[in-house]
Amino acid sequence: MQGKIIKGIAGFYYVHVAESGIYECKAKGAFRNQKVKPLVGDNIRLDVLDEEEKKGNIEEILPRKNELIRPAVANIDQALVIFAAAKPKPNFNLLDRFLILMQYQKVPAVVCFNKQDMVNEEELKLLRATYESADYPVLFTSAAKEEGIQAIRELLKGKTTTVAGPSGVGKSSLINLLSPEAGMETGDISRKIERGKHTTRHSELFALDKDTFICDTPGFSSIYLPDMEKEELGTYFPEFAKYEPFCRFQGCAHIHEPGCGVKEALEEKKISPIRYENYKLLYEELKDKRRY
Ligand SMILES: Nc1nc2c(ncn2[C@@H]2O[C@H](COP(=O)(O)OP(=O)(O)OP(=O)(O)O)[C@@H](O)[C@H]2O)c(=O)[nH]1
Ligand SMILES: [Zn+2]
Repeated sequence: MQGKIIKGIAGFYYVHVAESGIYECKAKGAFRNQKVKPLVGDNIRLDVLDEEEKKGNIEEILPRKNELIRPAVANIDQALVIFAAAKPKPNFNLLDRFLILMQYQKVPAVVCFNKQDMVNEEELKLLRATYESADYPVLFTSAAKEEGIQAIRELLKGKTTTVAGPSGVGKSSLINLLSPEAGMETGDISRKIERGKHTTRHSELFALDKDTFICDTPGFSSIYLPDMEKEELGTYFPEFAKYEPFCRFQGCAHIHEPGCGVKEALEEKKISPIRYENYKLLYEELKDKRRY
């Protein structure tokens, strides 16, 4: 039988098998000689030991599409990063760091601004332009008014998505609308308690249907840049690629150089000033890191 590991606790793996339920498994298979440890998100072959008690052994880990470090999970198709359009105001620097981290791990990211009910058209337009000009898909939702939920559902369908965002943006509210238990008053509370206990930051997947999973990560308030040279940073700003060929100097950092295609695009409002300012800040950060 084939399934997917959704949780791992103290040597036990909880394996989701479509139409059959969740099996508590131990890793006993021949793969143990191959020095691979099962990860949440792994697709595996299991041997059922007890159908009544739903117990089994993991026999084989199927090839991984990818393996993330933060969060520690395998076979992630995409990341959905949720910020609030307001309350709290989006921290663009944090958002850009998250997008860099995902690109570094080769995971495509989608940006969602929740609480769209709290801002006007102008503000929404600015948010959309900032990230669409950077080639990221942008979604708007209101968990409070249940707007934009269908689009999220379609985005998630048939995929495994890591869902992340800072505290207070409405991540739980959105997930509760998406999950099968949604509508149950206790869903909200029990999830919160569950999360509160998660001090060790184990990854866990939730099945939305037989082939749709989300990995709900704890809220974050800071993100370290992945280890890279400052010269590489530009490659993590997808919107730069189109304009770099117009830079006069090879290896242009797009900061002080004359004849810079990226800065020209900025002047012409083809690149977002918010994104460009973050680029400069992060560039300085990488530069400083190298001094020590
Ligand atoms: N106006 C408005 N309020 C919202 C919306 N979504 C969530 N809220 C409110 O924002 C607050 C935070 O929502 P949560 O769903 O708990 O946020 P969270 O991101 O899960 O926060 P953590 O649990 O701290 O990670 C709550 O008071 C929600 O009622 C929305 O779309 N519009
Ligand atoms: Zn340049």
